[in-house]
Amino acid sequence: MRTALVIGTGLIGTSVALALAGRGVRVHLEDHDADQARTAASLGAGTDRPPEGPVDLAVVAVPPAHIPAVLAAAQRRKAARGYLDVGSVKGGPRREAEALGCDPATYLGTHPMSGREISGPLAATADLFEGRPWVLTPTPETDTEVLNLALELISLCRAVPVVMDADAHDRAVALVSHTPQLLSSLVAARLEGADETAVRLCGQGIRDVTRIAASDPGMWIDILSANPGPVADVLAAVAGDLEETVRALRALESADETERTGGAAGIEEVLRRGNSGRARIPGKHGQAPAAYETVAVLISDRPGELARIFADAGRAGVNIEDVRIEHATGQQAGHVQLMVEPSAAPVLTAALRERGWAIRQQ
Ligand SMILES: NC(=O)c1ccc[n+]([C@@H]2O[C@H](COP(=O)([O-])OP(=O)(O)OC[C@H]3O[C@@H](n4cnc5c(N)ncnc54)[C@H](O)[C@@H]3O)[C@@H](O)[C@H]2O)c1
Ligand SMILES: O=C(O)C(=O)C[C@]1(C(=O)O)C=C[C@@H](O)C=C1
Repeated sequence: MRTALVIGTGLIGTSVALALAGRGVRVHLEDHDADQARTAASLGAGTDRPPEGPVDLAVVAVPPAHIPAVLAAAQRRKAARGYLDVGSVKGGPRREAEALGCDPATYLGTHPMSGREISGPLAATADLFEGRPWVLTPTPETDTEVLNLALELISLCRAVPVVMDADAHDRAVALVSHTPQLLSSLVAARLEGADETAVRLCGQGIRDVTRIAASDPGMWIDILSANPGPVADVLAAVAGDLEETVRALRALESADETERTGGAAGIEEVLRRGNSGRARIPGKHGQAPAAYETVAVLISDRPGELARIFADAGRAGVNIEDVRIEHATGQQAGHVQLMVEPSAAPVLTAALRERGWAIRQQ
């Protein structure tokens, strides 16, 4: 692939553009808000000037409700040899695109299973999709050339292609993405009117559970409106589990010992099912989750602190597999948690201590 056109230069469009531009593809950037395309261009994602002729591949990265019309308009003006979208729902938008007369041969519905709770080009990163599944939903009508262009794009983004039927994809993401978004929002919503004394106690547990509750409601209304049935089905099953859990907790309050024993068994069952579900979540590249060890380092809220830690880890020859930052309430300091291979943890701890970092014992 030599040329690409990204339509919709927000988080996902700009991340795709950065990955492609970084690997030598000439990328043209287009957005109905010209400032967004200009911002993406200034980040090195490509040029906001229109291409002179059809590009190899057009990537439609606009909110789901706009995908069919944007795709139809791009095909009408013969913007590219092939077209794909990256929307979070696949069945409904495909049917709407067909109703608008889109050419099914040159269009492929896709979905990268990676994102962030922050929108817009400034949140984009070239490595957003590395090691993550990227779903392709070809039909018997899809041109092989377009499928190959999509596979090339996924490879340039260092993601892992997964082929699925569009409706099966929508049922799967109802379970692994759309219901978790709603549950995260529901947990965070309990904090809205909560007492400040309770909110001040927020630790890492609630931060983990509510990160995606910061997502843009406009985008999610679009996503959920395109997949309401499958999400309602999963949420109804969760509601059933919640009722059982409440009953078990009430039983734990009972004066009757048999009731209390039953309640404890009910709660244990929920927690054990949670353990086994969690253990099924694959790590990077779809393998079993890696068991990393965490080295927690105290940092002050000063520019360059993270860069200094990474440089010191690099000097010690340690590869950092993942990072989390835990901010301390009301203080200009926090802990950075460096996840490393178990054998590297003592090496990293010793090297950072030697360079004056304070390490928290786990
Ligand atoms: N955010 C995620 O985590 C995530 C992950 C995977 C896929 N997606 C999908 O990617 C797509 C883009 O999401 P995002 O998170 O990048 O959103 P975003 O809000 O960051 O960016 C969307 C961009 O599209 C532009 N836009 C809207 N309507 C347009 C139109 N008619 N023509 C041209 N540009 C238009 C907006 O100005 C904006 O710059 C959505 O379909 C979403 O479902 C999102
Ligand atoms: O990690 C995040 O913040 C996401 O938004 C990721 C996430 C997901 O649920 O996995 C959200 C919606 C997208 O369609 C794909 C990815």
